[in-house]
Amino acid sequence: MASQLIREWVGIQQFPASTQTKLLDLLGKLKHENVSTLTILVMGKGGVGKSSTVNSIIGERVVAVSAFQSEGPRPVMISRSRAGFTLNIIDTPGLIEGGYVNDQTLEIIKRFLLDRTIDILLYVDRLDAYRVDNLDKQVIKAITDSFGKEIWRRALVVLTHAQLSPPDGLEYDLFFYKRSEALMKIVKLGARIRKQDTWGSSVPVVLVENSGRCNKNEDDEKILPDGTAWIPNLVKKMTDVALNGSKAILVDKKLIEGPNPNRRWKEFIPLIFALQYFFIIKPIQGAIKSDIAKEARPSWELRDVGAASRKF
Ligand SMILES: Nc1nc2c(ncn2[C@@H]2O[C@H](COP(=O)(O)OP(=O)(O)OP(=O)(O)O)[C@@H](O)[C@H]2O)c(=O)[nH]1
Repeated sequence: MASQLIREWVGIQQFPASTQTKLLDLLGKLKHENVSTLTILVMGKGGVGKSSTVNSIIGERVVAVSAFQSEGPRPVMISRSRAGFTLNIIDTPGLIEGGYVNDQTLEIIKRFLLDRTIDILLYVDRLDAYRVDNLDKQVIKAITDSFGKEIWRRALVVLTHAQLSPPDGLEYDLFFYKRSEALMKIVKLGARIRKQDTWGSSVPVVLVENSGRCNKNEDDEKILPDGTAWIPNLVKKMTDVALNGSKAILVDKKLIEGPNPNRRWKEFIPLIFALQYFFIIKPIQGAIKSDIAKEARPSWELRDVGAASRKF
């Protein structure tokens, strides 16, 4: 892999002083645990706010944001370093096209990630969506099939457009609860997380508001409706996941290509032959042999011999 020049994370200086302090504290905590690099993979459907979230975290407009479907389905990796710590964020194109998961896009993402280690998956969706459907399940299944179920141990569900007014007079907290619950149900289904996978219930759901019109607190930090400064909160949750003891995901050839379909069930071939021999070939051979024995003399001859012997 070609080495690349990693730029200084100057965007951090764009944040208000209290956000900077909290972020530097978190980076210090990671370094204290011997984590000096974090590679974050950002995935989800198109137009949900993946690129905007990347820009918000870096504190610079590093990737293009568009209200319309973005062109050029290419992943990009943005790397920044600060005080001996390197942050890599990989922004990916939306996975859905024409109502289906775009396999070609998925393939491009997988190739791009070859030989990289994913420390964190940000699965991005919008808070202001009222339904989950089969498409959500397909996207989650596609991610799981590509990188394995374990990637969800390293995942955060990120919900953008957090500064919404819930419909039908619903309380904000209740709306958030219902939306998270519905989404987590589909994540568990799509990722095949079973009841015994106790970690499945601890995938964090984190709110994000990328809009320039996001409310701010007295320290000028962008806040959620409950007053939480969301950038340090998101980085804190990412730090928790990075340190949760699960293994980061190394994207190697084996993982990308999956089990070779030509080798599947190969070990059962001798058994199938043996079963065929004893339960099909042998009984047929036996039946043929007894047929031949019976057919040695024609049946009319056997009948006549029987009749003649009865006469005497
Ligand atoms: N109000 C609001 N708008 C947002 C937020 N996040 C993203 N947007 C808007 O949503 C649109 C899509 O955002 P992007 O960041 O390009 O979404 P994406 O998921 O990267 O899109 P693709 O690259 O096409 O897959 C843009 O018009 C953004 O300005 C948010 O948190 N709040």
